Amino acid sequence: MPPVIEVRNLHKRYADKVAVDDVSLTIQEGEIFGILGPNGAGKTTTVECVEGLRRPDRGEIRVLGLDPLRDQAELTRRLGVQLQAGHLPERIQVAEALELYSSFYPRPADWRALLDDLGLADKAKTRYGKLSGGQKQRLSIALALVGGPRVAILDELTTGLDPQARRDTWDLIEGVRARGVTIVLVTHFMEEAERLCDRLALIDAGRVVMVDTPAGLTERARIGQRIRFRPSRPMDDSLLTSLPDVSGVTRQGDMVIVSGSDNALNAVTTVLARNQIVAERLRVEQASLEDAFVQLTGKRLESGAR
Ligand SMILES: Nc1ncnc2c1ncn2[C@@H]1O[C@H](COP(=O)(O)OP(=O)(O)OP(=O)(O)O)[C@@H](O)[C@H]1O
Repeated sequence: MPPVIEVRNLHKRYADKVAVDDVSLTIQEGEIFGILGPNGAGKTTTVECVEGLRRPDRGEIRVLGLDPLRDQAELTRRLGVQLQAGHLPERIQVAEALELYSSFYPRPADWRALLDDLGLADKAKTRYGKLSGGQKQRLSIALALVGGPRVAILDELTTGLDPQARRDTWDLIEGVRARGVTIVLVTHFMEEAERLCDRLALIDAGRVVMVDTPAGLTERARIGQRIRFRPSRPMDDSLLTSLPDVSGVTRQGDMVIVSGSDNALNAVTTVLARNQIVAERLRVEQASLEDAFVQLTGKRLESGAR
């Protein structure tokens, strides 16, 4: 099957700022594909080129076989794009907005069902300006889906939502994917990426660092485990850094934090025992995608709002 989205060697600069530097991506039908990276990494610019909203300096893009610039009218009918908050008039009612948007499409989805799914059924007559931030966000998702698109691009899907609303939105997105819609998710929330995405592109400073499944990324970063303990007597980090299963050792106060492969715990406890060191307050944690990101890019993703 041909890919739903194909981006080849995309370049885009703003004046003297290189925003996207040779990005290539292939997104298959039916997957939830995440584009993950810190603020300013070039995620939005990349998807805006895919949506036909920006003209690339170089590179080739195909979406459902269409050229986003040349075939913009056709693509608009087939692509669901989440609007950023504030794009609707304050006085428009929720139902009016959905009705208006569905009139743009040849085969729209049932917007009443979408309202139900998004927990907005009792807000149908509410004016946009009177909705809470979370409700506005959910309406923007409904508007992205109202055309019954084959591909939906959701940029910062859950930014501004509280934790419960965020989880509800994730359930909803899984439901949308179950109906066969391919979803591109731009995010800087690790938990969201880990929970929802089949595959992820890590983007940093305009370049794709790596594309893999969330589990594959943590595996490739070679950090299956994070081990914390307080040594019963002073010890030299080199005791542990020399072990092949250990990829990093850091200190936090009197605690030692070791990252390493799934065998790291075995290797670490053996070496400590051999040196008559007791690992006090020992704790082992499974490495997260955040750890992988830090390992692969040397940067920490901010998990707060933009
Ligand atoms: N219209 C513009 N004019 C000039 N520079 C821009 C413009 N839009 C984005 N940039 C710059 O290009 C780089 C990439 O921005 P982009 O918005 O694509 O990143 P992003 O990964 O989506 O970040 P964020 O999560 O903050 O939205 C940033 O350094 C940004 O400051």
